[in-house]
Amino acid sequence: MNRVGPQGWRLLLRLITPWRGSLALTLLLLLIQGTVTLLQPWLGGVLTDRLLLNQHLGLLLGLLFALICAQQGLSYVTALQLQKVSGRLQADAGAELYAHLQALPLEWHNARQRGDVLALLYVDIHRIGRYVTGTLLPLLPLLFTLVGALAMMLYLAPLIAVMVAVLMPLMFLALKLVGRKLRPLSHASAQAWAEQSALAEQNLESLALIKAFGTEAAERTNFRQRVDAVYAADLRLEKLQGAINPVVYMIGAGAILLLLGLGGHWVIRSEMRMGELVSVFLYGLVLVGPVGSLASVYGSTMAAMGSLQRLSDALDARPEVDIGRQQVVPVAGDIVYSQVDFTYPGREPLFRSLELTIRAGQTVALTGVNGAGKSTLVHLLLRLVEPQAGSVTIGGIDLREFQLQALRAQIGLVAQQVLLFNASVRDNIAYGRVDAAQEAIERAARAARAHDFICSLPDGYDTLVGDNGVRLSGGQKQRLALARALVKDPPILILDEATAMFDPEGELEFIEECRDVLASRTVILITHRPASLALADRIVRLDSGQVQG
Ligand SMILES: Nc1ncnc2c1ncn2[C@@H]1O[C@H](COP(=O)(O)OP(=O)(O)OP(=O)(O)O)[C@@H](O)[C@H]1O
Repeated sequence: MNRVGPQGWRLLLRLITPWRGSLALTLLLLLIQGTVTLLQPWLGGVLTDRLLLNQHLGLLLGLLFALICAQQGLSYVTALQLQKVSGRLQADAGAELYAHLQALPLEWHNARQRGDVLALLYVDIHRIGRYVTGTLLPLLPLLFTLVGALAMMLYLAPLIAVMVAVLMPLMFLALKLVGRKLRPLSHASAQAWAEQSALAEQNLESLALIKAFGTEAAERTNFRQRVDAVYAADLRLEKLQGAINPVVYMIGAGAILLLLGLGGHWVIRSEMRMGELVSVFLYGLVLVGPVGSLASVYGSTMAAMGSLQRLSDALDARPEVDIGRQQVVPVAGDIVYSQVDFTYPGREPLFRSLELTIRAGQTVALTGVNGAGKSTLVHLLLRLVEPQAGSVTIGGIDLREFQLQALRAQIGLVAQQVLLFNASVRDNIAYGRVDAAQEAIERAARAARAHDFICSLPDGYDTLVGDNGVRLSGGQKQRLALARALVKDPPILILDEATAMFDPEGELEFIEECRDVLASRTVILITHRPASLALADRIVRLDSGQVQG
């Protein structure tokens, strides 16, 4: 695993910069809390001396109680403040990451498991948030308490302070060695989680397939294995991480007891006052906390590094190139593919010097065997993929010169694989034009032969369609997708096997209705169906990466 480079730290800095005010306030609160903590052992020593001299303790006890109350109050306020900052930081970073993931090319997503990408949003962001507020921010107050306690010890019992100062680095060294082992374990745990959630997501989405093929038992075993892997990875991590604090406390307690023995010896020989010994003992106890926390700083830094690495890898990926300035797409111009080369990563070249001109206003039927590249051809037009060489132009202007959104606004796509949101029929149709009036939605639905079946649904246009339209039939989903494209009223319409699920009657009706809809725009019909082919002004066949006809 790579070490997190400067870009990882820069990312961390960028994430926390917007919250610098709140973080500074929390830091101040933590420092005040540290000061209050440091005052208590000193007061404990004074109390002891007074007690031994038979003096009244009333005022001092009151002061000690006030200090304890102040410390507890501060601890509540700082914990709340830390929680607030951590929550807001995670919300902001999560929203930024989501926007970035959405802007990344489809190619990036296609090369990854969905679970891995989700883990970025759910696990890694959370871990970074916790690291900032639980580890990084309290670092300075911890150091302050540590140095303060050591300084007070040095003042009260220099020899003991020197011995503590020598022991501490040894302890840190040992913990650093442990911390080094933590990082791969933490990475393995995140990975195991990602694999488990990826499988759960995939299987729950494919439940109909699993049931139809009777593979429930195999999938149960599969999932059980992933869950066990998560359990094992977390246990390995916890075994090491959880051991750090007890070990630190045991070593710390041993050292304090030793020093207490030594101090006791000095008290007996009247080389030290009882009050001083009590203060040194209490400072020793105060020290154990920061030493333990500082020790876990290394471990949690290592654990956070894994997340930071994954996040910075994702955030370093380049979003879709969108540097074109042109906002007006000359849709009255021809669409021209010129000398286009295209290859999917790790595949044989799909198009080599492909040439194709689609005249404005024409209806072109695109045919060819499975895998000939028909969908890819329209993905090039939408700039969902980019050619490695050559160009695609509209009205003589290279697609890269248009603003991405302006280009896509002119194109209506009914994809081969219909994607619907778990929302109402109305919202799904209006997705490309949220301001569409009911009248426009119904017009589009009628044109797509969808209105009648929508009216027969329990809540008509308000019926929820379920995850990816699971409560609709294949043909109904396709009609909704068609209505969604039509309501956008795009000058360029792409129908990728859009009538494949229609019954012959429905297809004929649709084609009849569509003559008007199609006549007014440039249409690319990907189809093998004779009825649809009859709609076309021209039939283009893709074969071996070239256009025939
Ligand atoms: N994301 C991808 N990564 C790698 N290869 C891909 C990807 N998408 C498609 N391909 C490959 O590119 C080729 C063309 O695919 P495309 O979907 O464009 O074909 P098509 O002509 O639309 O096929 P069909 O008629 O089956 O819908 C196929 O061989 C396919 O395996």
